[in-house]
Amino acid sequence: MSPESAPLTPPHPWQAAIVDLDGTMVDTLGDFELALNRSLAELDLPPVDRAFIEHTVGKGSAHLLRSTLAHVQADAQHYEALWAAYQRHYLAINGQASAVYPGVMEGLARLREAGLRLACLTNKPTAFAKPLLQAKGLDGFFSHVFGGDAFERTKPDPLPLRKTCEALGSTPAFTLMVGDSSNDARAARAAGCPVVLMAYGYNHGEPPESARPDAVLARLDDLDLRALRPHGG
Ligand SMILES: O=C(O)COP(=O)(O)O
Ligand SMILES: [Mg+2]
Repeated sequence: MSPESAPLTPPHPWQAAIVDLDGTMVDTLGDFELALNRSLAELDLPPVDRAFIEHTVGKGSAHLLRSTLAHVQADAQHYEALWAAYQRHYLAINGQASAVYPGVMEGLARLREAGLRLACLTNKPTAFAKPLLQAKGLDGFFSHVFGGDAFERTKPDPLPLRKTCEALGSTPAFTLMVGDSSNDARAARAAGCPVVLMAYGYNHGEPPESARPDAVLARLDDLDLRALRPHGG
């Protein structure tokens, strides 16, 4: 273990980390593909491919479903029926076609060892996020789990980050956002949180560097808090 990768121990200025779910902790494209295409089939609509899903995911289920209807050139009036089918199918397969990215467990364990409080903040519905974290053995790391329905607005709006900091009892400048997309980076910037993005996630076809995060990481256990400056520090 190099000195930089030795665990960081208090005292240090970091208070908490807010961690995104899809594309950051878990590769969920397989789950999205199964649930979405089973729902489309039920409505006699054509399937979508993984490339479309990868490009579109990250702005919550309503955005995904509305974009899907437009993509398959179906009438927007199918939305309610598609949402009902999607919830049923997603909950039935949740976690079965998805995998935790390498380094995530180790990275979360190191953040906890460093004394940070952790929350998961995703644009996925809370009812999908909680059982997924549980199925993947990730739930024990987090004192709070907030989905896209938890607050009045979703990322990239800063409100969910501000509210999550309130729940964690942390100051945004000393709370690190860990995400994979420009939604996470924009929300973090506006809330005053430093932000790192994972290189492997779903960023609407753009390289994560284009969202100008404080760092881009190949694996979560590559995170070196010593190399990052809290915004107030
Ligand atoms: O859009 C979604 O459903 C999930 O997005 P997130 O976990 O990356 O916030
Ligand atoms: Mg994400």
